[in-house]
Amino acid sequence: MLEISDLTLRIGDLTLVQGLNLQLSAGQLHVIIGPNGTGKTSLLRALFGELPLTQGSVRLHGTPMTPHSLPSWRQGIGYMPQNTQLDLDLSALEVVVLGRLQRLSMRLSDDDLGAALEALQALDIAHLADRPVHTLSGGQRQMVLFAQVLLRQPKLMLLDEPVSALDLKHQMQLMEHLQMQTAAQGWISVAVLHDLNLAAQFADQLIVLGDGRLQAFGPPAQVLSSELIHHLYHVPVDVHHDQDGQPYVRTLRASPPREYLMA
Ligand SMILES: Nc1ncnc2c1ncn2[C@@H]1O[C@H](COP(=O)(O)OP(=O)(O)OP(=O)(O)O)[C@@H](O)[C@H]1O
Repeated sequence: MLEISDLTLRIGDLTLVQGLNLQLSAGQLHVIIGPNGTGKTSLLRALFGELPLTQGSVRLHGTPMTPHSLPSWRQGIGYMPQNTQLDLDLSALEVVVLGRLQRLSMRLSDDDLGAALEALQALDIAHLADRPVHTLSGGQRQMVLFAQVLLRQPKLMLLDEPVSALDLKHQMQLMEHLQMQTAAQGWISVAVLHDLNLAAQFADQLIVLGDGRLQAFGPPAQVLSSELIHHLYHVPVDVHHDQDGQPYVRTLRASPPREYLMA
């Protein structure tokens, strides 16, 4: 369990996150949604120990995060930040193996190499193994970085917009793999997504942030409504449900301006 209690994050006069209380369970995929600039990245950075807590506490399986315990705290976390640059003179396979090196203090075994190759194969990117990462496309780099965090075998997985550069097939591949491994390995996974339908399809729990505050928390079928989405994004939408009761969101266009109709 990840327990976030009364969490407030401030930088100078700016409040990024205010009075957040959440309990996130092992084996569940939590997806954070919310408008731009509403505190999603700041929350992930704070959970990774990159942004100091102004107020409140965070505990992972009972262990509190403290400034002194940050190195060991981070060892249990797979963190994939937004827009990571990969201007390295390393192959894709070497970048994936780095996920293990951080844990094993620079010693590498055949098992580690085998696990890295397996991760590349599971994500259908084994053909990229020997390619220098600086020659890869944005989407290929994102898949390689995902393979790297998988290799950490984290207790807590923090992914900031992990599918932002991916085509439809790779979005589904990454999310399916994340959901499956989260349940199988008992990870606590937290991913930021902007695509509400992808969030609805894969989240066990949605964390809805608006203005740095928790607006809603729960399974997508309970949380997603046209009223909530309109309140958050100021865009008219319909929320429908498929035959399994899973919600999906359709944006509605305002009527075209009169001058277009007359042209
Ligand atoms: N280091 C910083 N210094 C000053 N302001 C910051 C800093 N980091 C974030 N902010 C501000 O905090 C607010 C929340 O930013 P954050 O990146 O957490 O939002 P977000 O919800 O992840 O946005 P997006 O969807 O655009 O990625 C924004 O107003 C941002 O400008």
